[in-house]
Amino acid sequence: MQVALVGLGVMGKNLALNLIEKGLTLVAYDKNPDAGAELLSCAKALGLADRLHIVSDLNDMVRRLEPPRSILLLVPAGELVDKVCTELAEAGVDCDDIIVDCGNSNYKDGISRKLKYQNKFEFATMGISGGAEGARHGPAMMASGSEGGWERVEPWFEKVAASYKGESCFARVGQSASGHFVKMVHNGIEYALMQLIAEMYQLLRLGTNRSPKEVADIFNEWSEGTLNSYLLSISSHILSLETTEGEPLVDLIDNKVGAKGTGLWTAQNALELGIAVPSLVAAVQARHLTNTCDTHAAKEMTYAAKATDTVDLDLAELKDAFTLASLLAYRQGLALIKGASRAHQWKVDLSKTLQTWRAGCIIRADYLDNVAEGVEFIDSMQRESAALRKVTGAAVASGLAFPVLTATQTYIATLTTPSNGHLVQAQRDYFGEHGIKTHSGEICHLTDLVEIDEKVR
Ligand SMILES: NC(=O)C1=CN([C@@H]2O[C@H](COP(=O)(O)OP(=O)(O)OC[C@H]3O[C@@H](n4cnc5c(N)ncnc54)[C@H](OP(=O)(O)O)[C@@H]3O)[C@@H](O)[C@H]2O)C=CC1
Ligand SMILES: O=C(CO)[C@H](O)[C@H](O)COP(=O)(O)O
Repeated sequence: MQVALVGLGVMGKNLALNLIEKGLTLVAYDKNPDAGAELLSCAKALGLADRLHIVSDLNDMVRRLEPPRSILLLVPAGELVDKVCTELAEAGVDCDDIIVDCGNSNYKDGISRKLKYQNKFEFATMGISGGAEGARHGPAMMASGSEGGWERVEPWFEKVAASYKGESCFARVGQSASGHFVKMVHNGIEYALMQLIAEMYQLLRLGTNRSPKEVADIFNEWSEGTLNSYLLSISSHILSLETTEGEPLVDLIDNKVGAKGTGLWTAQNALELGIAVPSLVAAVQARHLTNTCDTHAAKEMTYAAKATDTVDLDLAELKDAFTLASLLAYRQGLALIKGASRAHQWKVDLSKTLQTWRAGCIIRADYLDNVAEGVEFIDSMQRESAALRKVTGAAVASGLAFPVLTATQTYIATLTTPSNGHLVQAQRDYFGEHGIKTHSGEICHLTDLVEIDEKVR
């Protein structure tokens, strides 16, 4: 089987090596000739260069491919995807050919591109997760749609993807561009988990005066049980690293965090669809807030330590709170996927979605079994719920900021305690005559229920 790949950066180069290692013949192109040369030298070192043809332009790529062609794109999301698609169309791809956009594109672009290119070639979408390592040795692949051409590439992607308990982490999760929506939400959850781990670290470091290495040891211990996850493991590793002078690596790093768009789109889509994902939104805003500080990390540490109080923490309770907060990040993400699928009629299969997240991806975690068990799991986590409430209280009392922890406590409290929405309904009707719905289901106005002689002016 022969495929082509456009874009040989971090993801493209590693996926290319994975593809040829699995037995595919690859025609590869990058506008930067050094990227092609680098890939070729890696393929040579692995003894796989005979399966790789680096081309110097897209015309050459299209000429070399036997129709029907299968072309993967791993270029930065946005206009570049259209630029490459247009060039490929001009170079001679045709209706039987499939082009799969594997980058972190916005799903809305995927929908419009399907229409835009419908008479030129099959445009398909697939989100990939796992970073460089995942792409090289087995990523999670969240594909979608039913375009002609998938039947050619799907059996190969099943082999190229990571596998969990013998099942591939490649899946076509639903219709249209839902694969990119699922990857976007994957990243929204990724933001929340990363921020939550950072908050646990800061609570332990500044709230209990532990060194980064001591925090690393705690994370390591947590990782030994069911709490094991990729993001916790890399955080533990990062926190254990020191310079030759014994300075913690994290103290050399500035606090401003970048972002490429998927977290923001997750928050935007959740707000537009009316689906509450407060932990995911809080994580996006936490990144935005990091960019408002202009001081060096070490100075901020000194400042924060002066301005905050130490707290008494029970480590078992902290672990319980972290466990539940992590699970709730997935729960919110899955609720968003479910809501979007219903709104767009994508028929997203949540169990297939979870299957793609079991291995290879950045949010892989052993405790995903609990998430797969369904929505009722919160009821059986009384101890963790109590711990989340207590730890959040202590964390807030320290004076430090815990955007994801507090948003998550608010989320679970809102779902499990009496609501105050009745007063807000009444306020809306009072000033705007928007109507209220009573417990019996009747839609009316406040004035239908009580006499109001004169309203407050
Ligand atoms: N890095 C990651 O962890 C992950 C990234 N992704 C997504 O995968 C996609 C690729 O990411 P990544 O590999 O990190 O990005 P990189 O920037 O490392 O690589 C992109 C490559 O595409 C090349 N390129 C740009 N324009 C063209 C063009 N017109 N024709 C051919 N090649 C072109 C770039 O060349 P040049 O450098 O010269 O511009 C570069 O070599 C993105 O959409 C990203 O969001 C998805 C999952 C994980
Ligand atoms: O998709 C990814 C991981 O799953 C990419 O690494 C992505 O760039 C992460 O998002 P951001 O750059 O906004 O942190």
